[in-house]
Amino acid sequence: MSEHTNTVSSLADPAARAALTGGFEDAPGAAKPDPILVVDNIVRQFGGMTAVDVQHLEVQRGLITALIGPNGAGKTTFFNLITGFDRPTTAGKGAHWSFDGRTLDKTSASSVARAGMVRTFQLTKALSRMTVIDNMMLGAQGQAGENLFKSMFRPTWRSQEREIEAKADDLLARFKLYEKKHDYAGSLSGGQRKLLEMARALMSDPKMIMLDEPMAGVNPALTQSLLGHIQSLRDEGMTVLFVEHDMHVVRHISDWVAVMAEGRLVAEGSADTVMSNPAVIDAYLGAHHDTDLGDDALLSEEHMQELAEEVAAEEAEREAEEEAEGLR
Ligand SMILES: Nc1ncnc2c1ncn2[C@@H]1O[C@H](COP(=O)(O)OP(=O)(O)OP(=O)(O)O)[C@@H](O)[C@H]1O
Repeated sequence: MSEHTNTVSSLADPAARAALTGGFEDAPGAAKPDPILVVDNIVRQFGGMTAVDVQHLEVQRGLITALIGPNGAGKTTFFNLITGFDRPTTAGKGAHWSFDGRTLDKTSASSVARAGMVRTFQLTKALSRMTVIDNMMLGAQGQAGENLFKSMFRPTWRSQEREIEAKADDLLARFKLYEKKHDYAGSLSGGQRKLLEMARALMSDPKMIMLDEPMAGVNPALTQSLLGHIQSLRDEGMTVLFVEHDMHVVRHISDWVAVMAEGRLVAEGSADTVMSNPAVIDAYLGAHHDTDLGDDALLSEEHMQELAEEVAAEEAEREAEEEAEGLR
């Protein structure tokens, strides 16, 4: 295993990030000095319902941007659209988006990944039945979605295998999963699964990593470690775009926050700015009344206790599901 070497971005410095975002306008669709992703006129309707209607969004290179919004706001649909897993209703009618200067309007999910915009995938049942290292090897093939399995049999696979495995070993060591290399992915804890999802996405050397609820189901002990990993990726120069419901997490690691409600982008700004924005508060209160918009006490005992209870409930649910499957 080779030693992991980190390069450090100038944006690893909090003062540099504050100076940069301090120059951004606090408004939905605000221009950024060096956007890695630019989205225009992406609309997705399901029947008569508009799930996504984003007129303009720019994601700044090198920062951690959170995409938040109440349940049903359209965040996941938006992720699906820009990564080529779904098509906008406005495709061919003004929808346009580009990543790192490259137009992605008619691009397949695997080409989006090859362009350097990679999303994490939940450990599906099929992937759970594979070992940790096999999951990593699949990640090297560019996260081709439904083509993941097909990609395993490419003729180039064998010749590259040793090199790819060395890279996988490095990442597994970095994410403290090396000892689990030959275990079934399904035997990992909730937090270790999230680490594996992230490590797998990194196999294709993305320029931007997109995380959908990276903290969901993660036990408190691993929360801190996952947050640290996300910040390290940014500090090494990667752009991070993530969807997260836990506002403590959002406040803790985001450099910039974009807010969606009812399909539209309704606010952008620092975490503090957006969370005190009346339009954002209204959107959340309209959706569900008990949302905690978070404070700085991310790792308070009370919050840890809540997380631990959530995790215990989810684990119990998962075990019950697995048991039921075993009986079938
Ligand atoms: N395939 C689909 N068919 C019909 N409606 C859909 C489909 N996918 C999403 N929707 C609807 O689109 C809206 C946006 O859903 P989406 O899952 O993108 O929201 P979200 O912000 O990710 O929500 P959550 O935070 O709860 O995951 C919802 O009303 C949802 O029911």
